[in-house]
Amino acid sequence: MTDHVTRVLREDELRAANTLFRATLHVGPPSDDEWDRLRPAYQPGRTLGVFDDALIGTARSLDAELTVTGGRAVPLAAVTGVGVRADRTRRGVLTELMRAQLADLTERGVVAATLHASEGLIYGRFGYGVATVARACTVRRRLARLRPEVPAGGEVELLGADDPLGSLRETYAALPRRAGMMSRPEPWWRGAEVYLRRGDEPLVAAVHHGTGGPDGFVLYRVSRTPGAPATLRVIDLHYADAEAFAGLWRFLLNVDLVDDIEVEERPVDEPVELLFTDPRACRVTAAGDEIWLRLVDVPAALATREWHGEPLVVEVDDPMLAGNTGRYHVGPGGARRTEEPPDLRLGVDALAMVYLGAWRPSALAHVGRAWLAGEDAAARADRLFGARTQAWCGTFF
Ligand SMILES: CC(=O)SCCNC(=O)CCNC(=O)[C@H](O)C(C)(C)COP(=O)(O)OP(=O)(O)OC[C@H]1O[C@@H](n2cnc3c(N)ncnc32)[C@H](O)[C@@H]1OP(=O)(O)O
Repeated sequence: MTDHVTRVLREDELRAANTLFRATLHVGPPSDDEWDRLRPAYQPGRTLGVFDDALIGTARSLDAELTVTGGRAVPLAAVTGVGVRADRTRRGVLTELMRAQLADLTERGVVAATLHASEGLIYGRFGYGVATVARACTVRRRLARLRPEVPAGGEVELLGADDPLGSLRETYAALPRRAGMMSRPEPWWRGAEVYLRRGDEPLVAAVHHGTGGPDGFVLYRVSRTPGAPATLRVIDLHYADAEAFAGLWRFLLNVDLVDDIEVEERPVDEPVELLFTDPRACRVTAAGDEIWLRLVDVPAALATREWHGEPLVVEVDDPMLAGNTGRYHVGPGGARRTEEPPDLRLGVDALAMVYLGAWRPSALAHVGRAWLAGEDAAARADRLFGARTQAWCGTFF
Protein backbone atom coordinates (compact mmCIF):
# COMPACT_ATOMS: atom_id res chain seq x y z
CA MET A 1 0.00 0.00 0.00
CA THR A 2 1.35 3.43 -0.88
CA ASP A 3 0.35 6.99 0.06
CA HIS A 4 -1.32 5.86 3.24
CA VAL A 5 -0.66 6.71 6.85
CA THR A 6 -1.40 4.18 9.57
CA ARG A 7 -1.31 5.39 13.17
CA VAL A 8 -2.91 5.32 16.59
CA LEU A 9 -5.90 7.66 16.66
CA ARG A 10 -6.16 10.61 18.99
CA GLU A 11 -9.04 10.97 21.44
CA ASP A 12 -10.74 13.52 19.15
CA GLU A 13 -10.65 11.08 16.21
CA LEU A 14 -12.40 8.17 17.94
CA ARG A 15 -15.92 9.24 17.03
CA ALA A 16 -14.95 9.21 13.35
CA ALA A 17 -13.58 5.68 13.83
CA ASN A 18 -16.84 4.59 15.44
CA THR A 19 -18.87 6.18 12.64
CA LEU A 20 -16.69 4.48 10.00
CA PHE A 21 -16.91 1.09 11.67
CA ARG A 22 -20.69 1.33 11.97
CA ALA A 23 -20.98 2.35 8.31
CA THR A 24 -19.07 -0.82 7.31
CA LEU A 25 -21.73 -2.78 9.23
CA HIS A 26 -24.49 -0.75 7.52
CA VAL A 27 -25.42 1.03 10.76
CA GLY A 28 -25.88 4.80 11.03
CA PRO A 29 -23.64 7.11 13.07
CA PRO A 30 -24.05 7.50 16.84
CA SER A 31 -26.10 10.42 18.17
CA ASP A 32 -24.28 12.92 20.41
CA ASP A 33 -25.81 11.27 23.45
CA GLU A 34 -24.88 7.75 22.34
CA TRP A 35 -21.33 8.79 21.55
CA ASP A 36 -20.96 10.37 25.01
CA ARG A 37 -21.88 7.02 26.50
CA LEU A 38 -19.77 5.01 24.02
CA ARG A 39 -16.57 7.03 24.33
CA PRO A 40 -15.42 5.24 27.54
CA ALA A 41 -15.66 1.92 25.65
CA TYR A 42 -12.63 3.04 23.61
CA GLN A 43 -9.50 2.32 25.60
CA PRO A 44 -7.06 5.22 25.02
CA GLY A 45 -4.23 4.41 22.60
CA ARG A 46 -5.80 1.21 21.27
CA THR A 47 -7.57 2.41 18.12
CA LEU A 48 -5.72 2.40 14.83
CA GLY A 49 -6.65 4.34 11.72
CA VAL A 50 -5.52 4.27 8.08
CA PHE A 51 -5.75 7.55 6.17
CA ASP A 52 -5.44 8.62 2.57
CA ASP A 53 -7.15 11.99 2.23
CA ALA A 54 -9.50 10.87 5.05
CA LEU A 55 -9.91 8.06 7.54
CA ILE A 56 -10.56 4.90 5.46
CA GLY A 57 -9.95 2.02 7.85
CA THR A 58 -9.91 1.30 11.56
CA ALA A 59 -9.36 -1.47 14.12
CA ARG A 60 -9.23 -1.36 17.90
CA SER A 61 -8.65 -3.60 20.87
CA LEU A 62 -9.14 -3.82 24.63
CA ASP A 63 -6.53 -5.02 27.10
CA ALA A 64 -7.79 -8.04 29.00
CA GLU A 65 -6.68 -11.47 30.19
CA LEU A 66 -7.35 -14.79 28.51
CA THR A 67 -7.66 -17.94 30.60
CA VAL A 68 -5.90 -20.86 28.95
CA THR A 69 -6.18 -24.61 29.43
CA GLY A 70 -5.19 -25.45 33.00
CA GLY A 71 -6.46 -22.17 34.46
CA ARG A 72 -3.52 -19.74 34.07
CA ALA A 73 -4.04 -16.47 32.20
CA VAL A 74 -2.11 -14.53 29.55
CA PRO A 75 -2.27 -10.86 28.48
CA LEU A 76 -4.94 -10.56 25.79
CA ALA A 77 -5.95 -8.03 23.17
CA ALA A 78 -9.68 -8.36 22.46
CA VAL A 79 -9.86 -7.08 18.88
CA THR A 80 -12.99 -5.39 17.58
CA GLY A 81 -14.21 -2.40 15.59
CA VAL A 82 -12.51 -3.54 12.35
CA GLY A 83 -13.79 -1.88 9.20
CA VAL A 84 -12.62 -0.42 5.88
CA ARG A 85 -14.58 2.18 3.92
CA ALA A 86 -16.61 0.48 1.19
CA ASP A 87 -14.89 2.42 -1.60
CA ARG A 88 -11.41 1.47 -0.34
CA THR A 89 -11.74 -2.28 0.25
CA ARG A 90 -9.58 -4.99 -1.36
CA ARG A 91 -6.50 -2.87 -1.66
CA GLY A 92 -4.66 -3.94 1.46
CA VAL A 93 -6.05 -1.58 4.11
CA LEU A 94 -7.05 -4.35 6.53
CA THR A 95 -3.72 -6.06 5.90
CA GLU A 96 -1.95 -2.87 6.93
CA LEU A 97 -4.13 -2.55 10.05
CA MET A 98 -3.46 -6.16 11.07
CA ARG A 99 0.27 -5.75 10.51
CA ALA A 100 0.38 -2.57 12.60
CA GLN A 101 -1.78 -4.05 15.33
CA LEU A 102 0.28 -7.24 15.62
CA ALA A 103 3.50 -5.20 15.72
CA ASP A 104 2.08 -3.09 18.54
CA LEU A 105 0.85 -6.14 20.47
CA THR A 106 4.25 -7.79 20.13
CA GLU A 107 6.00 -4.69 21.40
CA ARG A 108 3.68 -4.47 24.42
CA GLY A 109 4.16 -8.12 25.40
CA VAL A 110 0.61 -9.20 24.60
CA VAL A 111 0.52 -12.99 24.27
CA ALA A 112 -2.80 -13.55 22.48
CA ALA A 113 -5.43 -11.70 20.46
CA THR A 114 -9.01 -12.85 20.00
CA LEU A 115 -11.94 -11.65 17.94
CA HIS A 116 -15.44 -12.52 16.77
CA ALA A 117 -15.24 -12.67 12.98
CA SER A 118 -18.02 -11.17 10.86
CA GLU A 119 -17.04 -13.55 8.05
CA GLY A 120 -15.04 -16.76 8.00
CA LEU A 121 -12.66 -15.83 5.18
CA ILE A 122 -11.15 -12.69 6.68
CA TYR A 123 -8.75 -13.52 9.50
CA GLY A 124 -7.02 -16.86 8.78
CA ARG A 125 -4.42 -15.15 6.60
CA PHE A 126 -3.35 -13.06 9.59
CA GLY A 127 -2.70 -16.14 11.76
CA TYR A 128 -6.08 -16.35 13.49
CA GLY A 129 -7.78 -19.73 13.86
CA VAL A 130 -11.11 -20.90 15.28
CA ALA A 131 -10.24 -21.64 18.90
CA THR A 132 -13.66 -22.08 20.49
CA VAL A 133 -16.94 -23.35 19.12
CA ALA A 134 -20.37 -22.67 20.54
CA ARG A 135 -24.01 -23.58 19.97
CA ALA A 136 -27.46 -22.02 20.15
CA CYS A 137 -30.48 -23.80 21.62
CA THR A 138 -34.21 -23.20 21.97
CA VAL A 139 -35.97 -24.62 25.01
CA ARG A 140 -39.71 -25.13 24.66
CA ARG A 141 -40.64 -23.92 28.08
CA ARG A 142 -44.04 -25.55 28.31
CA LEU A 143 -42.53 -28.98 27.50
CA ALA A 144 -39.46 -28.64 29.68
CA ARG A 145 -39.86 -30.46 33.00
CA LEU A 146 -36.82 -30.63 35.23
CA ARG A 147 -35.63 -34.12 36.16
CA PRO A 148 -35.99 -34.91 39.89
CA GLU A 149 -32.24 -35.21 40.48
CA VAL A 150 -31.47 -31.69 39.17
CA PRO A 151 -29.93 -29.64 42.02
CA ALA A 152 -32.27 -27.24 43.82
CA GLY A 153 -30.07 -24.17 43.34
CA GLY A 154 -30.28 -21.04 45.48
CA GLU A 155 -32.38 -17.88 45.46
CA VAL A 156 -32.52 -15.77 42.31
CA GLU A 157 -33.03 -12.04 42.69
CA LEU A 158 -33.97 -9.49 40.03
CA LEU A 159 -31.72 -6.43 39.88
CA GLY A 160 -33.11 -2.91 39.66
CA ALA A 161 -34.14 -1.82 36.18
CA ASP A 162 -32.27 1.50 36.41
CA ASP A 163 -28.79 -0.08 36.69
CA PRO A 164 -29.14 -3.74 35.72
CA LEU A 165 -25.42 -4.24 35.07
CA GLY A 166 -24.27 -2.42 38.20
CA SER A 167 -23.24 -5.28 40.47
CA LEU A 168 -22.50 -7.80 37.72
CA ARG A 169 -18.94 -6.55 37.32
CA GLU A 170 -17.93 -7.98 40.68
CA THR A 171 -20.01 -11.13 40.24
CA TYR A 172 -18.41 -11.90 36.86
CA ALA A 173 -14.90 -11.10 38.13
CA ALA A 174 -15.27 -13.57 41.01
CA LEU A 175 -16.50 -16.51 38.88
CA PRO A 176 -14.19 -19.38 37.96
CA ARG A 177 -13.12 -19.24 34.30
CA ARG A 178 -12.86 -22.04 31.84
CA ALA A 179 -10.24 -21.92 29.09
CA GLY A 180 -11.20 -19.35 26.49
CA MET A 181 -12.89 -17.00 28.95
CA MET A 182 -11.59 -13.47 29.35
CA SER A 183 -11.59 -10.79 31.99
CA ARG A 184 -14.05 -7.97 31.33
CA PRO A 185 -12.21 -4.67 31.66
CA GLU A 186 -14.11 -1.48 32.51
CA PRO A 187 -14.22 -0.25 28.85
CA TRP A 188 -15.95 -3.54 27.97
CA TRP A 189 -18.69 -2.89 30.55
CA ARG A 190 -19.11 0.68 29.32
CA GLY A 191 -19.64 -0.58 25.76
CA ALA A 192 -21.98 -3.33 26.97
CA GLU A 193 -24.12 -0.78 28.80
CA VAL A 194 -24.75 1.00 25.52
CA TYR A 195 -25.28 -2.05 23.31
CA LEU A 196 -27.48 -3.87 25.80
CA ARG A 197 -29.79 -0.91 26.28
CA ARG A 198 -30.62 -0.78 22.57
CA GLY A 199 -33.91 -2.31 21.58
CA ASP A 200 -37.47 -1.87 22.73
CA GLU A 201 -37.91 -4.70 25.23
CA PRO A 202 -36.54 -4.06 28.71
CA LEU A 203 -33.26 -5.69 29.70
CA VAL A 204 -33.66 -7.87 32.79
CA ALA A 205 -30.80 -8.94 35.05
CA ALA A 206 -31.07 -11.61 37.74
CA VAL A 207 -28.43 -12.83 40.17
CA HIS A 208 -28.16 -16.28 41.71
CA HIS A 209 -27.19 -16.43 45.38
CA GLY A 210 -25.26 -19.51 46.47
CA THR A 211 -24.11 -20.36 49.98
CA GLY A 212 -21.15 -17.97 49.60
CA GLY A 213 -23.01 -15.04 47.97
CA PRO A 214 -23.67 -14.10 44.32
CA ASP A 215 -22.30 -16.87 42.11
CA GLY A 216 -24.13 -16.53 38.81
CA PHE A 217 -26.30 -14.23 36.75
CA VAL A 218 -28.44 -14.04 33.67
CA LEU A 219 -29.36 -11.11 31.42
CA TYR A 220 -32.36 -11.46 29.14
CA ARG A 221 -35.15 -9.78 27.22
CA VAL A 222 -38.63 -11.06 26.43
CA SER A 223 -40.30 -10.31 23.11
CA ARG A 224 -44.03 -10.86 22.71
CA THR A 225 -45.10 -10.27 19.14
CA PRO A 226 -48.69 -11.18 18.25
CA GLY A 227 -48.76 -14.37 16.20
CA ALA A 228 -45.25 -15.49 17.23
CA PRO A 229 -44.11 -17.52 20.25
CA ALA A 230 -43.29 -15.30 23.22
CA THR A 231 -39.53 -15.62 23.44
CA LEU A 232 -37.14 -15.05 26.29
CA ARG A 233 -33.69 -14.38 24.79
CA VAL A 234 -30.75 -14.97 27.08
CA ILE A 235 -28.05 -12.41 26.39
CA ASP A 236 -25.49 -13.27 29.05
CA LEU A 237 -25.39 -16.26 31.40
CA HIS A 238 -22.56 -17.20 33.74
CA TYR A 239 -22.40 -19.31 36.85
CA ALA A 240 -19.86 -20.78 39.23
CA ASP A 241 -21.13 -24.34 39.64
CA ALA A 242 -23.89 -26.92 39.12
CA GLU A 243 -26.14 -25.38 41.80
CA ALA A 244 -26.04 -21.96 40.17
CA PHE A 245 -26.56 -23.46 36.69
CA ALA A 246 -29.64 -25.36 37.87
CA GLY A 247 -30.90 -22.43 39.96
CA LEU A 248 -30.73 -20.02 37.03
CA TRP A 249 -32.50 -22.48 34.70
CA ARG A 250 -35.21 -23.09 37.31
CA PHE A 251 -35.71 -19.34 37.43
CA LEU A 252 -35.86 -18.96 33.63
CA LEU A 253 -38.38 -21.78 33.31
CA ASN A 254 -40.59 -20.02 35.86
CA VAL A 255 -40.78 -16.70 34.02
CA ASP A 256 -44.45 -16.36 33.07
CA LEU A 257 -45.93 -15.67 29.62
CA VAL A 258 -42.99 -17.23 27.79
CA ASP A 259 -43.16 -20.03 25.19
CA ASP A 260 -39.52 -20.36 24.10
CA ILE A 261 -36.22 -19.69 25.83
CA GLU A 262 -33.38 -19.05 23.40
CA VAL A 263 -29.71 -19.22 24.33
CA GLU A 264 -26.90 -18.40 21.90
CA GLU A 265 -23.14 -18.87 21.80
CA ARG A 266 -23.18 -21.38 24.67
CA PRO A 267 -20.49 -23.98 25.39
CA VAL A 268 -21.11 -27.14 23.37
CA ASP A 269 -20.68 -29.29 26.49
CA GLU A 270 -23.17 -27.31 28.62
CA PRO A 271 -25.76 -29.98 29.54
CA VAL A 272 -28.97 -27.97 29.08
CA GLU A 273 -30.92 -30.84 27.49
CA LEU A 274 -29.90 -33.14 30.34
CA LEU A 275 -31.85 -30.99 32.79
CA PHE A 276 -35.16 -32.12 31.28
CA THR A 277 -37.24 -35.29 31.50
CA ASP A 278 -37.60 -34.99 27.70
CA PRO A 279 -34.22 -33.94 26.30
CA ARG A 280 -35.95 -32.88 23.08
CA ALA A 281 -37.51 -29.98 24.95
CA CYS A 282 -34.14 -28.41 24.08
CA ARG A 283 -33.39 -28.15 20.36
CA VAL A 284 -29.95 -27.21 19.06
CA THR A 285 -30.57 -24.54 16.43
CA ALA A 286 -27.02 -23.56 15.43
CA ALA A 287 -23.39 -24.40 16.07
CA GLY A 288 -20.20 -22.82 14.81
CA ASP A 289 -17.11 -20.78 15.48
CA GLU A 290 -17.16 -18.48 18.47
CA ILE A 291 -13.70 -17.03 19.09
CA TRP A 292 -10.81 -16.70 16.66
CA LEU A 293 -7.44 -16.72 18.37
CA ARG A 294 -4.07 -15.32 17.26
CA LEU A 295 -1.07 -16.44 19.28
CA VAL A 296 1.09 -13.33 19.24
CA ASP A 297 3.83 -14.76 21.47
CA VAL A 298 3.98 -18.50 20.76
CA PRO A 299 6.78 -19.34 23.26
CA ALA A 300 4.88 -17.61 26.10
CA ALA A 301 1.57 -19.21 25.07
CA LEU A 302 3.11 -22.70 24.97
CA ALA A 303 4.82 -22.13 28.32
CA THR A 304 1.57 -21.10 30.05
CA ARG A 305 -0.84 -23.87 29.02
CA GLU A 306 -1.24 -27.16 30.87
CA TRP A 307 -0.08 -30.22 28.88
CA HIS A 308 -1.00 -33.88 29.19
CA GLY A 309 0.82 -37.13 28.51
CA GLU A 310 4.20 -37.35 26.79
CA PRO A 311 6.22 -34.47 25.32
CA LEU A 312 6.30 -33.75 21.61
CA VAL A 313 8.32 -31.58 19.25
CA VAL A 314 6.03 -29.04 17.58
CA GLU A 315 7.22 -27.05 14.56
CA VAL A 316 5.36 -23.79 14.02
CA ASP A 317 5.40 -21.61 10.93
CA ASP A 318 4.40 -17.96 11.33
CA PRO A 319 4.84 -15.93 8.13
CA MET A 320 3.74 -12.63 9.76
CA LEU A 321 5.59 -12.81 13.10
CA ALA A 322 8.82 -14.59 12.20
CA GLY A 323 9.99 -14.72 15.82
CA ASN A 324 7.37 -17.39 16.48
CA THR A 325 8.61 -19.70 13.73
CA GLY A 326 10.63 -22.62 15.05
CA ARG A 327 10.53 -25.91 16.91
CA TYR A 328 9.32 -26.30 20.47
CA HIS A 329 9.71 -29.19 22.88
CA VAL A 330 6.29 -29.21 24.58
CA GLY A 331 5.15 -31.39 27.47
CA PRO A 332 3.93 -31.48 31.07
CA GLY A 333 7.33 -30.08 32.11
CA GLY A 334 6.77 -26.92 30.03
CA ALA A 335 7.87 -25.67 26.62
CA ARG A 336 11.30 -24.67 25.28
CA ARG A 337 12.88 -24.14 21.88
CA THR A 338 14.66 -27.13 20.36
CA GLU A 339 16.35 -28.28 17.16
CA GLU A 340 15.08 -31.86 17.44
CA PRO A 341 13.07 -33.24 14.48
CA PRO A 342 9.33 -32.45 14.67
CA ASP A 343 6.48 -34.82 15.56
CA LEU A 344 3.86 -32.22 14.61
CA ARG A 345 4.19 -29.41 12.08
CA LEU A 346 1.56 -26.70 11.60
CA GLY A 347 0.98 -23.03 10.85
CA VAL A 348 0.35 -20.53 13.62
CA ASP A 349 -3.36 -20.35 12.62
CA ALA A 350 -3.71 -24.12 13.04
CA LEU A 351 -1.82 -23.96 16.34
CA ALA A 352 -4.49 -21.51 17.55
CA MET A 353 -7.15 -24.09 16.64
CA VAL A 354 -5.61 -26.80 18.84
CA TYR A 355 -4.22 -24.54 21.56
CA LEU A 356 -7.38 -24.48 23.73
CA GLY A 357 -8.40 -27.99 22.69
CA ALA A 358 -11.24 -27.04 20.31
CA TRP A 359 -9.78 -29.30 17.61
CA ARG A 360 -7.51 -32.35 17.79
CA PRO A 361 -4.18 -32.18 15.95
CA SER A 362 -5.10 -35.45 14.17
CA ALA A 363 -8.31 -33.84 12.86
CA LEU A 364 -6.28 -30.97 11.39
CA ALA A 365 -3.83 -33.48 9.87
CA HIS A 366 -6.82 -35.31 8.39
CA VAL A 367 -7.64 -32.28 6.22
CA GLY A 368 -4.03 -31.31 5.51
CA ARG A 369 -3.92 -28.40 7.99
CA ALA A 370 -1.16 -30.11 10.06
CA TRP A 371 1.49 -32.76 9.54
CA LEU A 372 2.10 -35.60 12.02
CA ALA A 373 5.10 -37.96 12.01
CA GLY A 374 2.89 -41.08 12.24
CA GLU A 375 0.15 -42.87 14.19
CA ASP A 376 2.07 -42.73 17.45
CA ALA A 377 2.73 -38.99 17.07
CA ALA A 378 -0.99 -38.48 16.30
CA ALA A 379 -2.10 -40.26 19.49
CA ARG A 380 0.45 -38.38 21.60
CA ALA A 381 -0.43 -35.02 20.03
CA ASP A 382 -4.17 -35.52 20.62
CA ARG A 383 -3.46 -36.35 24.27
CA LEU A 384 -0.99 -33.48 24.71
CA PHE A 385 -3.42 -30.83 23.42
CA GLY A 386 -6.49 -32.41 25.05
CA ALA A 387 -8.66 -30.43 27.48
CA ARG A 388 -11.09 -31.62 30.17
CA THR A 389 -13.80 -29.07 29.36
CA GLN A 390 -14.60 -27.41 26.05
CA ALA A 391 -13.02 -24.00 25.72
CA TRP A 392 -15.53 -21.16 25.51
CA CYS A 393 -15.32 -17.38 25.72
CA GLY A 394 -18.88 -16.28 26.55
CA THR A 395 -18.13 -12.58 26.17
CA PHE A 396 -19.18 -10.58 23.14
CA PHE A 397 -16.94 -7.72 22.01
C1 LIG B 1 -13.29 -8.25 14.69
C2 LIG B 1 -14.27 -7.47 13.85
O1 LIG B 1 -14.44 -6.31 14.04
S1 LIG B 1 -15.09 -8.32 12.65
C3 LIG B 1 -15.77 -7.05 11.57
C4 LIG B 1 -15.01 -6.96 10.29
N1 LIG B 1 -15.61 -5.89 9.49
C5 LIG B 1 -16.57 -6.10 8.57
O2 LIG B 1 -17.00 -7.22 8.30
C6 LIG B 1 -17.12 -4.84 7.93
C7 LIG B 1 -17.26 -4.98 6.42
N2 LIG B 1 -15.99 -5.35 5.74
C8 LIG B 1 -14.91 -4.53 5.72
O3 LIG B 1 -14.86 -3.47 6.33
C9 LIG B 1 -13.73 -5.00 4.89
O4 LIG B 1 -14.18 -5.71 3.76
C10 LIG B 1 -12.74 -5.91 5.67
C11 LIG B 1 -12.23 -5.18 6.91
C12 LIG B 1 -13.39 -7.21 6.08
C13 LIG B 1 -11.55 -6.25 4.74
O5 LIG B 1 -10.82 -5.07 4.46
P1 LIG B 1 -9.93 -4.93 3.12
O6 LIG B 1 -9.14 -3.68 3.26
O7 LIG B 1 -10.78 -5.11 1.94
O8 LIG B 1 -8.97 -6.18 3.26
P2 LIG B 1 -7.61 -6.36 2.44
O9 LIG B 1 -7.66 -5.59 1.16
O10 LIG B 1 -6.45 -6.08 3.31
O11 LIG B 1 -7.71 -7.91 2.14
C14 LIG B 1 -6.67 -8.82 2.34
C15 LIG B 1 -7.07 -10.12 1.70
O12 LIG B 1 -8.23 -10.64 2.36
C16 LIG B 1 -9.28 -10.87 1.42
N3 LIG B 1 -10.52 -10.47 2.07
C17 LIG B 1 -10.71 -9.37 2.82
N4 LIG B 1 -11.97 -9.33 3.26
C18 LIG B 1 -12.58 -10.41 2.78
C19 LIG B 1 -13.90 -10.92 2.87
N5 LIG B 1 -14.84 -10.26 3.58
N6 LIG B 1 -14.19 -12.07 2.24
C20 LIG B 1 -13.25 -12.71 1.53
N7 LIG B 1 -11.97 -12.28 1.40
C21 LIG B 1 -11.65 -11.14 2.01
C22 LIG B 1 -8.96 -9.96 0.26
O13 LIG B 1 -9.54 -10.42 -0.93
C23 LIG B 1 -7.45 -10.01 0.22
O14 LIG B 1 -7.04 -11.21 -0.40
P3 LIG B 1 -5.76 -11.25 -1.38
O15 LIG B 1 -4.60 -10.80 -0.55
O16 LIG B 1 -5.69 -12.67 -1.80
O17 LIG B 1 -6.08 -10.29 -2.47
